[in-house]
Amino acid sequence: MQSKYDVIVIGAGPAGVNAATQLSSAGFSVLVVSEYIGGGYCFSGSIMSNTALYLSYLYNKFKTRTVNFIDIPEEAVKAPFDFKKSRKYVENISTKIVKAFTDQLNEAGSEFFQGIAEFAGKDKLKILSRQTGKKHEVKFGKCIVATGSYNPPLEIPSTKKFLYANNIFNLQTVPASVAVIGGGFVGCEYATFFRRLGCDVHIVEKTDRILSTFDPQVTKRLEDSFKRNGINLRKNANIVNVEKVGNKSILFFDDDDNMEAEEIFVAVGRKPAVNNLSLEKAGVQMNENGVELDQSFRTSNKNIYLVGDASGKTMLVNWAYKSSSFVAKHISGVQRKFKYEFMPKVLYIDPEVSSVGFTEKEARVKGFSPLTVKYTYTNLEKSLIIGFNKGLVKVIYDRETKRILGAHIFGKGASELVTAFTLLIQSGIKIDNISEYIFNHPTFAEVLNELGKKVKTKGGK
Ligand SMILES: Cc1cc2nc3c(=O)[nH]c(=O)nc-3n(C[C@H](O)[C@H](O)[C@H](O)COP(=O)(O)OP(=O)(O)OC[C@H]3O[C@@H](n4cnc5c(N)ncnc54)[C@H](O)[C@@H]3O)c2cc1C
Ligand SMILES: NC(=O)c1ccc[n+]([C@@H]2O[C@H](COP(=O)([O-])OP(=O)(O)OC[C@H]3O[C@@H](n4cnc5c(N)ncnc54)[C@H](O)[C@@H]3O)[C@@H](O)[C@H]2O)c1
Repeated sequence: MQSKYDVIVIGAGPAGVNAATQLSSAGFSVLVVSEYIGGGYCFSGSIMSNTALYLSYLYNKFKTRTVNFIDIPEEAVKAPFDFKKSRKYVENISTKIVKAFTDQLNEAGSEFFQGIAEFAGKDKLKILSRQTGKKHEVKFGKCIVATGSYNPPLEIPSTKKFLYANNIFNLQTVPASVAVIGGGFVGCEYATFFRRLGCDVHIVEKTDRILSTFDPQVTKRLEDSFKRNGINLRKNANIVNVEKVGNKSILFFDDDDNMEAEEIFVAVGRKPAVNNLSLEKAGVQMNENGVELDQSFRTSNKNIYLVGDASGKTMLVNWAYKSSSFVAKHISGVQRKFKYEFMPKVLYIDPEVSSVGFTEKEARVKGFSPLTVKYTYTNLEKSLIIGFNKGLVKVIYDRETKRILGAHIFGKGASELVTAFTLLIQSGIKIDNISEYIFNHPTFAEVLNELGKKVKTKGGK
């Protein structure tokens, strides 16, 4: 390790690795310091979670669908989900990603040091080596903080040890019932995961709707669909206490009601992991919302940037990549404005939900005059083939320019469609042009033709 680097990156998740490789390739001397390579991304976030969701999907389809066309013994489809085998599968995927990240850093010429970093001054870090336990001081020209996020503890007294996204594979057997506290991204995904394994699932949400950052019509349909699929919802719920009684846990609510569940999974939001960095020693100002950032993701110490989950703005992988690329370019001398509206979101649940761009309300706040067109698909061939015939696509576009401003999707294929809408929004395409495009059959993209036709014949509202 040198005594000074042009850039030190703290954290080797997608944000840190991306920033480091871009800057090394541009000729800067770069040190990456991280507890490990792969980040929360691999071991508790997107990779682990999407792999677990995929396995639960396969398991559920095997149990419920194969009997329609394969003559297999009834016993086979009754076999329980195997957490031990699944853990191996998930670890195998994470190992591949860690190798890919390591190769990327090596090929670009970034140096990696396994350790925990904190600031020791305006241009100085103190690093505790994971291997030797020794402390080192290193100076930086610029520092990029890509330390990710963490689960804040649930501030509810409990005698029960909770499940979180990073410890579900400690389970030995499938629980009979699970209460999922929090109906946001993680809560909806893991409610789906446990339901697919055959558990009784209850989502306990403190506000009046789940996935509150999505379009209200999309979340209403999702709530109905969850109920139909056996995922119970308890909204406006205020848990005051959790008690473990034998093999069960009891959640007590402030209205004197209670609920029993074998396991409790907690997903009540995440916070930027910046509290243990001694940012104050580097002269970084904090406010009640965390660290103040300017439009270029710089803190009040202009040589220190925050990217990815640590920035506290958005917690998505596309954001980790985009914000870190933006900062790498900024350090290399390229000045641009960041466009937040182009960040698509997808949840791989039953059915999928996705969103990109503005809701009607956001479009109005931004000064547009929005119109809406909706298409409900019940007979779309692609959807029927894979066994779900309800879908809603709601598109927001500007009355004058006809440019698409946002798309909000509920149904099978939501992950495919949101990609198409992301391209359309970023390319500034007019909604009435999309009836002319030629798509393959059967695909979900055929919905775009129908939406275009609808706008041409009836117009939006
Ligand atoms: C259950 C779950 C599911 C998710 N699913 C999706 C999804 O489907 N799609 C999606 O887009 N996003 C998803 N996300 C979010 C996504 O995982 C994160 O946005 C992404 O991992 C953030 O990347 P990052 O590089 O900012 O941080 P991370 O990937 O968390 O990496 C941060 C790294 O910094 C290290 N570090 C922290 N502090 C220090 C320190 N002081 N010194 C040294 N190293 C340090 C950590 O050890 C870690 O290695 C999910 C998140 C969760 C929790
Ligand atoms: N598919 C994806 O892209 C994906 C998947 C998972 C996570 N993520 C990212 O991770 C972030 C964190 O996800 P999350 O689900 O933990 O947070 P979230 O902010 O999405 O949802 C947290 C939910 O918990 C509720 N809540 C808070 N305290 C509660 C309490 N005491 N009792 C009951 N409900 C309570 C909130 O009202 C909210 O609905 C997300 O914002 C998202 O950016 C993305």
